[in-house]
Amino acid sequence: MLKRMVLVRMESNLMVLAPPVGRDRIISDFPKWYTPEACLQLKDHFHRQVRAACQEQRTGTVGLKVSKVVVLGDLYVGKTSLINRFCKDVFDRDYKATIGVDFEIERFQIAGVPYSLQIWDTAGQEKFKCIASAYYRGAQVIITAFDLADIQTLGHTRQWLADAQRENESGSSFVFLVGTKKDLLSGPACERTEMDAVHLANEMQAEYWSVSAKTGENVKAFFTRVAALAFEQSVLQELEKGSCHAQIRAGASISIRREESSVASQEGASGSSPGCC
Ligand SMILES: Nc1nc2c(ncn2[C@@H]2O[C@H](COP(=O)(O)OP(=O)(O)OP(=O)(O)O)[C@@H](O)[C@H]2O)c(=O)[nH]1
Repeated sequence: MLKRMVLVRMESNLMVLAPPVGRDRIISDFPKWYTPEACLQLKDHFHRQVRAACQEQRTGTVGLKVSKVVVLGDLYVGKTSLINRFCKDVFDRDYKATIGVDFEIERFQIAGVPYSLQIWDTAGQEKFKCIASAYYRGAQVIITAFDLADIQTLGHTRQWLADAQRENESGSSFVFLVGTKKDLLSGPACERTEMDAVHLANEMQAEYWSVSAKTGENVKAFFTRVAALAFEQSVLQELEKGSCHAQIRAGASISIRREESSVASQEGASGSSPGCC
């Protein structure tokens, strides 16, 4: 059996008509990292400016946008299972290879503001890589997944990340390294693999998480963290855009005023000219 193939490019990233979100998609406090040894931000609250903007409803178009998240990694590591556990709260023990790409839209309410993630599931099989890579562009979040019980897949995440970063502006995306199938590993074996993964995450400038789609362990916490970090960045970008527009408007009005005063002074000069007809 094959998974649904989606080859439709989303031309617009605007959301239309939004019913209320489920209670488990409401994020009020800044979610915590998995381990402080490999995390993108150590703080435990939203940025001061973001909090103020949310309270004063100055978040611009953030509530209308859909932020893109791409999930990459070798075949069979559990990318689809991870997304399905979060979006549909289901787990299927049968393997169905992803063909090309597929996506889910998940809606949140963060600090009182609606926010949506478009989570792209990509095929791990080599033969579908050219289709999947066409969808890497514009990713605000890149999730590279590996199987905790198959150490070889950890090493391959470097290449998956490089492929995704090639399609995006340098430093423009948050990067996560996720060890899947946590239920299959425990004790010292799990600790050793996690240590290797944390090491690699630091090299990749990524945040590390261990999860299990089978038991659901850490899945919601992980995506909540992804959503909060992406949301905060979106609001900060919106605020920056707003202040740029304000500067441009201020600059334009100064130059209009300058033009007006220079016209007025020219008129004044010509009006006062004794020889004027
Ligand atoms: N025990 C266990 N098995 C899992 C877990 N996640 C996924 N699996 C199994 O691993 C196999 C592969 O999972 P998929 O989610 O289809 O893997 P994928 O990375 O999407 O694979 P491709 O679509 O080929 O890229 C399936 O048989 C799943 O049931 C997990 O957390 N624990």
